[in-house]
Amino acid sequence: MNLTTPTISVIGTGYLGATHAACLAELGFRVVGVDRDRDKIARLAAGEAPFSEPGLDDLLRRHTASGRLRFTTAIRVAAEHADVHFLCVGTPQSAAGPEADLAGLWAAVRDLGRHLTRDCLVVGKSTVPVGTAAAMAAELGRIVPPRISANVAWNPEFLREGHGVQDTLHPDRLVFGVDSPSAELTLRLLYERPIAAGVPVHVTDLATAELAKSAANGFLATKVSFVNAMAEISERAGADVVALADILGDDPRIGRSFLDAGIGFGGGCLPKDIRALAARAAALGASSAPALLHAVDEANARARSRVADLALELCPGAGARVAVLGAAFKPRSDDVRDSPALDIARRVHRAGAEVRVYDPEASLNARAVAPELTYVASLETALRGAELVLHLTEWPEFAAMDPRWAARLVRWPVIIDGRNRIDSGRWAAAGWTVHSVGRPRRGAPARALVADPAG
Ligand SMILES: NC(=O)c1ccc[n+]([C@@H]2O[C@H](COP(=O)([O-])OP(=O)(O)OC[C@H]3O[C@@H](n4cnc5c(N)ncnc54)[C@H](O)[C@@H]3O)[C@@H](O)[C@H]2O)c1
Ligand SMILES: O=c1ccn([C@@H]2O[C@H](COP(=O)(O)OP(=O)(O)O[C@H]3O[C@H](CO)[C@@H](O)[C@H](O)[C@H]3O)[C@@H](O)[C@H]2O)c(=O)[nH]1
Repeated sequence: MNLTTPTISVIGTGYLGATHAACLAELGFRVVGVDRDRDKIARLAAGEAPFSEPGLDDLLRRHTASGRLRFTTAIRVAAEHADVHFLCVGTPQSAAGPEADLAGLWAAVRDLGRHLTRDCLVVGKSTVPVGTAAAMAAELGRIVPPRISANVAWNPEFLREGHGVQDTLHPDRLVFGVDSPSAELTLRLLYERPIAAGVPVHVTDLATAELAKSAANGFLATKVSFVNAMAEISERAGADVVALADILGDDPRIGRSFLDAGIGFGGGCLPKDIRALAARAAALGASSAPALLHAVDEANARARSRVADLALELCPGAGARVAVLGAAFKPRSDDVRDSPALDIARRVHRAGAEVRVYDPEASLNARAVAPELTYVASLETALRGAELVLHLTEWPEFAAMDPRWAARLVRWPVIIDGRNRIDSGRWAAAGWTVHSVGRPRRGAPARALVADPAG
């Protein structure tokens, strides 16, 4: 293995892998990205991100042009040329149950192992059930010829979509799950720049590194469901969950982040990761984690249905025109995997409403999974003639909208703010009835407006 300037492969070039590959090239390494999706590889090789991630296109363009970053569908190329292989393949929820589907990961490991011709370090980055790394090391031991050493390490990733490049180049912490000093040395070399900049490094065993990732997502999901449970109480008691979260957040033991009440968490990570963690915990005979995580999952489902139910209650009858603002699971992303916004839009549509969705970036992906909805190209088209507005993904342009302008476009000025981001006082002053999550209603009761729009 070349330890001075190792060549790197990144296997699986989705949201995680494409970002990781481009950032390693930015850190100065020669990188080859591998994926079995031909279209994705073609776009990446042309220097173009196949999804929206701020700053990624620029890195891809520069480093594919310089030749430092290449893409291929042939894992053999990676196996023969790279010293370090990062596994970044998808680990989605399995179709049948709550546990993670590791078929893609095992296919990649076996494919890689079969083609290895040189000593290497195989670094897991995908989120996996604890114990996977050890099983993988055993499998590689079986496949790889005895003259070749293929050591395994785990280096979980904590990047957030929409901040992927920044989070990769400037992470909060680095976790190195290793079982040999040479694996630690290699990882320290790869991350020399962030380490020199002061990023803390946690060197630990393989199992702790794998579990740290699932636990981090479990904890974040728990915070969101906790604040959504408080939102439900607040609504019934006439309290304000935003003020409540600010009060809780001033306690440094709690912290304000991940206490934004609303329609709950979605995306390609938190929902499937808490289910996989609960399933793995149960398989290990640990009963507290499954109970806790099931409650978190249920509270999350409830956060969505409470807003969907309210929307249906406020709809002035079958065929009501509903404007849905946002389809992505979060702003600054075009990812609609398990998107709460899209889920609510579909439920309202199924109940008979005419739903028009506007999202600045995610409409194409949303149409692929929810073709029954109507997607429009502007905020104005979504709002025109609407009898109810649902604000479901907090793109900055929605909060920045002038409520007087919006009031002139809609048929009835009634909005449910599923993300608690619009200035409800300002909107109420412009004639809107504003329903927020876990906050007192602002403006006239919607029913009165519905009964007498002119009044
Ligand atoms: N998306 C994130 O922000 C993020 C952050 C941290 C960790 N993770 C974890 O990283 C992993 C990947 O997530 P993602 O969001 O990038 O998923 P993704 O679906 O965007 O990408 C996964 C890629 O793996 C490829 N793939 C699957 N099996 C393969 C194989 N055998 N050989 C080659 N390519 C293969 C797929 O074609 C796909 O392009 C998951 O375990 C996820 O939990 C994701
Ligand atoms: O106070 C909050 C914070 C978040 N969310 C929702 O929670 C979801 C997840 O948000 P976020 O964590 O920002 O997005 P991801 O990009 O999915 O990132 C999570 O999942 C990644 C994949 O595992 C991890 O790497 C990250 O550390 C972890 O934050 C989104 O639907 C948000 O709208 C809330 O409802 N309230």
